[in-house]
Amino acid sequence: MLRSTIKASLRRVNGRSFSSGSAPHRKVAVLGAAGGIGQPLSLLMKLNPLVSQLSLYDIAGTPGVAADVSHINTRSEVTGYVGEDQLGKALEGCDVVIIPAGVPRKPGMTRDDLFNINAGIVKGLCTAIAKYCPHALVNMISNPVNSTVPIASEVFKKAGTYDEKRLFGVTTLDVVRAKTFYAGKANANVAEVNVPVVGGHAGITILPLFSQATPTANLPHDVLTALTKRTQDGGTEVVEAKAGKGSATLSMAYAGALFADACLKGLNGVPDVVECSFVQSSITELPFFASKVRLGKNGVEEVLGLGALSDYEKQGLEALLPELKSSIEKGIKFANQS
Ligand SMILES: NC(=O)c1ccc[n+]([C@@H]2O[C@H](COP(=O)([O-])OP(=O)(O)OC[C@H]3O[C@@H](n4cnc5c(N)ncnc54)[C@H](O)[C@@H]3O)[C@@H](O)[C@H]2O)c1
Ligand SMILES: O=C(O)C[C@H](O)C(=O)O
Repeated sequence: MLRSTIKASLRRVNGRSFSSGSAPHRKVAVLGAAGGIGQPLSLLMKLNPLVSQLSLYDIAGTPGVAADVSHINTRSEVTGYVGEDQLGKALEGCDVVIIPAGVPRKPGMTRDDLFNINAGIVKGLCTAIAKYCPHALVNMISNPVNSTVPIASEVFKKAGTYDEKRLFGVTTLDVVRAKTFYAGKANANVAEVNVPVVGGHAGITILPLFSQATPTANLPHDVLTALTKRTQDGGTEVVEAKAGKGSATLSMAYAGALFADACLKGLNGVPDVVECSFVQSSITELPFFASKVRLGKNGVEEVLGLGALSDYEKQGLEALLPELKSSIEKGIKFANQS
């Protein structure tokens, strides 16, 4: 009933004022759509003209979010799905699946403290993705990303659907933060700033490469170390400011929407779409690593190298490898034991 009402009102809206142009049909699902990230992310995906069908799934609360978002007069048809019984329908035919499902940190916690709850959630959702939309590009937001991406890869391998080009850990928020903080210190127009961020997505595994930042600013070493530390601690800064009410949601929704948009552009054949992401990689000895990635019609087209690093960044790279290795191994072990 709700679904048909939403569809009918969208047909009216679309028929009157919105043309989808020649963009191909693209179905995008948000899993965890009623959450702190999920709601604003659903809004931002509804604003994206590359999306034709928007599927909002959660274990509770999605009918309300879907009804609300669906009244916006943009291209996509919105459907809300609630509970495991409806997960298959939510996923069928998806081109991109974005996963912000799971618990967030409270002050004093590390991202790894979320593992015990979120690992099981991600495993269950990825099992369903393997069954209902094995070719979708998966954008993993749920923490700890350094472990949830390896969990997803193992689930897909077991199901026989793993394609390393289609699995992404979303590290875009680290890039968004690095750009914002750098622009402030470099007195640069933030819209023109670029900063690659490599490694992983937790503490010292987040390695911003300010030596490659543009426009160049020749910032002194103490400023660069402070910028690095602030980027690495950006998530904790928000967790502490929210004082028990969760972690970054609005900036994460923005970052998640940027990354999903890049995936859609790549799928649609737009050339030279490059974003940083935590993907299967051979640029270090670790099986997964975040770096610049070229996106294309099949997902990852090319994992780009690290480029020239400063001595400080080389030290940062050496320091992060053991922690990142152990988080990756923890995810792989969990997926294969449980
Ligand atoms: N990658 C990043 O940069 C980044 C940034 C911010 C937050 N996060 C992570 O994103 C996750 C979500 O954060 P949040 O603030 O939105 O949390 P939240 O608690 O506000 O929302 C999470 C949502 O997930 C839903 N959920 C739980 N189990 C589910 C399941 N099995 N299937 C579908 N939905 C399920 C909940 O019902 C809830 O609506 C956390 O793990 C957080 O650490 C990652
Ligand atoms: O810090 C967190 O727990 C959430 C997220 O990973 C972030 O970087 O904001």
